[in-house]
Amino acid sequence: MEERILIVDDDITFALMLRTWLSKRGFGVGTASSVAAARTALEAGGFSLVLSDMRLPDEDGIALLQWMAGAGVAAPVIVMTSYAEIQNAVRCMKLGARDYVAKPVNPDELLKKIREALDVPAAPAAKSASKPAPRAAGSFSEQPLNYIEGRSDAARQLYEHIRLVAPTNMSVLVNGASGTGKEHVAQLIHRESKRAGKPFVAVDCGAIPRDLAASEFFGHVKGAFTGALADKTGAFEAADGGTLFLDEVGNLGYETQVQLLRALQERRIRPVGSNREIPVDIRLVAATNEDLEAAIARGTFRADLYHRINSFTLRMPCLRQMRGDIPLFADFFLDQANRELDKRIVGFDAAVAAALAAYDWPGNLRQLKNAVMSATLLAAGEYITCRDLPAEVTGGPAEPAEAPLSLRDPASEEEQIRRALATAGGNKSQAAKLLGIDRKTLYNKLHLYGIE
Ligand SMILES: Nc1ncnc2c1ncn2[C@@H]1O[C@H](COP(=O)(O)OP(=O)(O)OP(=O)(O)O)[C@@H](O)[C@H]1O
Repeated sequence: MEERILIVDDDITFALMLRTWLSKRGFGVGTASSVAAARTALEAGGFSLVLSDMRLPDEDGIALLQWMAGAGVAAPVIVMTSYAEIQNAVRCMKLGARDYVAKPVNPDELLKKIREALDVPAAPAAKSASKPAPRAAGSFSEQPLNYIEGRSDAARQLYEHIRLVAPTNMSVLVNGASGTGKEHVAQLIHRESKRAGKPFVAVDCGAIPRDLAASEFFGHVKGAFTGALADKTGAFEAADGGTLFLDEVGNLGYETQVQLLRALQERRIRPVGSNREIPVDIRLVAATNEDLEAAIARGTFRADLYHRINSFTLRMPCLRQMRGDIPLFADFFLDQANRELDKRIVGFDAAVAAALAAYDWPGNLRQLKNAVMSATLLAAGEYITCRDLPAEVTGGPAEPAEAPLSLRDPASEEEQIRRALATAGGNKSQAAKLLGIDRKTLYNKLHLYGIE
């Protein structure tokens, strides 16, 4: 049976991120942004664990624990607290909290504590198709979540293809416009492959001077050419056993393409100036925002290399093809920005949410990330307003900037409603206002999605 966790935190973006992360690991998740909302949720029942912040808008985590003890709610509680408040964590443990984690939360540590508290084995049946492969030290599992998966059809299909191709040894060509997340996908392929414990080496083919390309790929020996002051290991050797990522592969010079093809075919390389051949075992992932077939037709890209690097193509959707995911990504980037800039912006006001959802995002995820980052920096109040957004976003086409939070996309609708309810502390009239719909419509939708 699915274990349900109640997250009690008034940091909505953090709660949303945690919720996404825990759902991907097979848990059911509810959220409450105040002690009062947590009490209501716990009274309704069905939660096997509570994950609570210490400082909440109405009361604190200690009050919640006291109430739980009095009301006979037996679910174990894990308290999340900053290092500065560790004393309170100790008090919570005395009051019956099962455990505590320090904020910023290390996801792995948290997961371990949740599993211990629930007494579930280390690898529960995950809901998502993701099978964690053995991971390299310092990779995702040890770091805070640095990416999020969209839920639109286009995103789901992409991740499905990634998970199918990742465990194979096939060369993958990631094709997509600038800022769609090609490098992130290349890293994910590596992490989900059997090579995960080995190096991931990225080469930006657009950035290497042509006359140094051979040395970059294959290395050189000291004195091989003017400026070769010491031996250098090339990217192929550095990636041995792992994955070599060639970014902007369409920018490679013709001569380098020939050398690369040979190395890929023979699976061995020779450093510049050396007569020693070195066997290499690499899995190739390449990325391009160019139409390589057109480049082949123009004669600037070799067809044989193209076929060698392209056993499987992943097409990256543009952000506007994943419009329903914009709120999810925006929240995620806001959370990142809050951490990086040490701010506590709660969210986007309704006009901003509408503007973000309506804009075309030619620079894709990178542009959205930058827009949210700069707006977070500029925001003076608790919410990001249109004044904080870059002009091109607010002046964008389609809906007027004053339009309410868009509920056009069923894929994101439930999420938006939950978010609005959480922001409004469970007050339905206020949530309806935030969503730009009337109370009756909200009630209908609550019923439709089974939201209590
Ligand atoms: N799924 C994701 N979740 C969160 N952030 C993402 C995601 N995908 C991409 N990003 C962020 O968006 C930005 C652009 O991503 P990335 O550099 O991978 O794009 P790209 O397609 O390789 O761009 P370019 O072609 O210009 O090199 C990065 O800051 C990255 O962290």
